[in-house]
Amino acid sequence: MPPKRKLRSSIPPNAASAINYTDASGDAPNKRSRISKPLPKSFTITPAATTSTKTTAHSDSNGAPGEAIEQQPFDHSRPEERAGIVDKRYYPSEISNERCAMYNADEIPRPIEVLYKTLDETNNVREAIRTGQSGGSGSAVLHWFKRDLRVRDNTGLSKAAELAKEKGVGVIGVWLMSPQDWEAHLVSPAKCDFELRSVELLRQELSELDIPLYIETVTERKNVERRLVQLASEWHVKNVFCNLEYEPDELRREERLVRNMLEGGINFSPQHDDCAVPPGVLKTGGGKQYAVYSPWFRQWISYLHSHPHLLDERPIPATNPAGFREKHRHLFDAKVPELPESKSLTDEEKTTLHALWPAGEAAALDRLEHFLAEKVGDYTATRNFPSLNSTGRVSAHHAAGTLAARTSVRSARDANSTKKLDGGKEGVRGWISEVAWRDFYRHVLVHWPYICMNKPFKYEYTNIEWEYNDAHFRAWTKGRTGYPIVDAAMRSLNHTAYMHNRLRMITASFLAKHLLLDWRLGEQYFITNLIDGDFASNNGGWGFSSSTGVDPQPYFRIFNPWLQSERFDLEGTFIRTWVPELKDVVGKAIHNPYADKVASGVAQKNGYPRPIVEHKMARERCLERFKAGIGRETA
Ligand SMILES: Cc1cc2nc3c(=O)[nH]c(=O)nc-3n(C[C@H](O)[C@H](O)[C@H](O)COP(=O)(O)OP(=O)(O)OC[C@H]3O[C@@H](n4cnc5c(N)ncnc54)[C@H](O)[C@@H]3O)c2cc1C
Repeated sequence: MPPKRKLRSSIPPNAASAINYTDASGDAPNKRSRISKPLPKSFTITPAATTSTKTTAHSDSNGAPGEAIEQQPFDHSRPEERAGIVDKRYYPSEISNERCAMYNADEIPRPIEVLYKTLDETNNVREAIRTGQSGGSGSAVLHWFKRDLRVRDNTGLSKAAELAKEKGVGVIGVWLMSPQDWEAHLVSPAKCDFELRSVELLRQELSELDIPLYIETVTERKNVERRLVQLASEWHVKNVFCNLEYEPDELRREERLVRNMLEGGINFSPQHDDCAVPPGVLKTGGGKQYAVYSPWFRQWISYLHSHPHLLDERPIPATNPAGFREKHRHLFDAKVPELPESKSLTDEEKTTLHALWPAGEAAALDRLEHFLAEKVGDYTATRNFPSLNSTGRVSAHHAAGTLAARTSVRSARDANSTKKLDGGKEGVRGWISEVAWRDFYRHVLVHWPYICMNKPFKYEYTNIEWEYNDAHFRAWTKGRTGYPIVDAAMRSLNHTAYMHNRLRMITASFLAKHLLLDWRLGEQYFITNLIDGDFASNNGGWGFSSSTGVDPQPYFRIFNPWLQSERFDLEGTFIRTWVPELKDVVGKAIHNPYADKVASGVAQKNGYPRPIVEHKMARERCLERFKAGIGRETA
């Protein structure tokens, strides 16, 4: 059982300022298409595949640092583990409800709190290194690129460049590829390829500033941090910067890096950069983290209006000092690796993806500029219609960090007639509020880290009895459910590595409520296939659609796929694009062809499947299971 002792969890007072917490100007914080390789294994449940209780000696993914935690999966987690929801090569079993409650009661320190504490405790000695009082200036300042593959508006890189200038040294960029990390995080081949293309463009951009981007493959994920420390020591670097990622494993890694770098006399400075407003800043009147979007969003707007510098563009690094390139010539020779075998794409897939998703920050800024100039005005009116291509299509850039959320929010604000985040053009306001959802889900992840440990935000919904019907899941993944809008959406994902937001909601709701499949299977399939796969936003979207997440759709609101289809694909244009079996169906019958005599003839002749579940039965089954599951005691 998890330890019962109380652990201190309060955020130390100076930690915020130590890592650029509230003030950007200050000094001072997991889971293909073709395109897709579908989830590999059949999850047929066999009695032999029972889950055993396991003792995890590593702290990643579940426990407080250094603790050995006996993860004891309760009865209801067994079918899901057999279904492959927890990848036991990298993660322990689903966290227990009891430990979730301990997080909520502040009895277990959140990973970010542990990081803040370490930063606070080491502040003086790191500051002495930063100022050069201990150990000199070092040969260069290092910036570790992760999900921030850009030169412009990059907090960590900008700070590294500022410090380097102060000390009269150069900046070195590092990017370490870990195929195992991609495996553990189920990163889609499309996204891996997008990142590699972006890294090459980043390397070229940096090189124009005489800044090298050192690139290396570190096969095992656990060796990444060790290699980073080694490189910093080898290069006689005294200051290392990076931008924070907010998943628990990544926050814990950064915390270890602060300590481990310090042992070698190196100051490691992780920065808030990925959100417009850093996580943890916005609180309810009672001092709590918001779990509802609307009041959170009002505060988010007002906070940014009162702290406008948070949206200021971070300065681009100056060119490295004369002679730096000659002295460090070998660092400029690094080559971007090929896609690892497990993430390979065919030439045809590459051609499709490269045309749809140009990589790198210049492409991101072009896309943003075009959207704000041509489309944002009609965004609110058109954003829900998948066939219109009326949204920003910048999510792949936000996910890879080729575009900062801050850049998007600031650019939209500046395109607004009021030059504010509210008021003015409706489309601009609407778009800003969508980018804000991204921030919201990150704030949620940081405060409720157990959502990254295979647990729904509403952990009291853990005991809903899901179906693990392999045939249904496969039909859903292949776009063969007999519900045209669902099938069109899934086929579009499988071909383009992207899905329109309305369709994400429809397909997710269909999986969790009509098929009553464990929503985490859908969450995994999305992340394994999306070019914009992002844990916080994906988990948030799945939590919303399955009614198990933060600020969710109430469980008794069950999308009717036919009505959604009639409403948002009125003429059936989107369906006809992706479901050629139905392209000759005339009129409204496209939405539910087997309910129409003529249309059913066309559908049958062309091999389009009949609905795999009956709508009314599925609805009633869903309501019953949710009611029963919510009331059930944890085993
Ligand atoms: C089940 C489900 C899974 C999802 N998985 C992901 C994911 O893995 N990665 C991802 O980036 N988004 C995800 N989303 C959110 C959303 O669908 C996409 O961000 C959006 O479709 C991207 O297209 P766009 O860039 O044209 O968006 P726009 O409409 O132009 O929005 C601008 C930006 O705001 C952000 N955004 C918009 N809507 C949301 C939202 N609901 N939640 C969080 N951020 C949002 C994105 O960064 C997006 O690029 C998911 C939504 C659902 C319902």
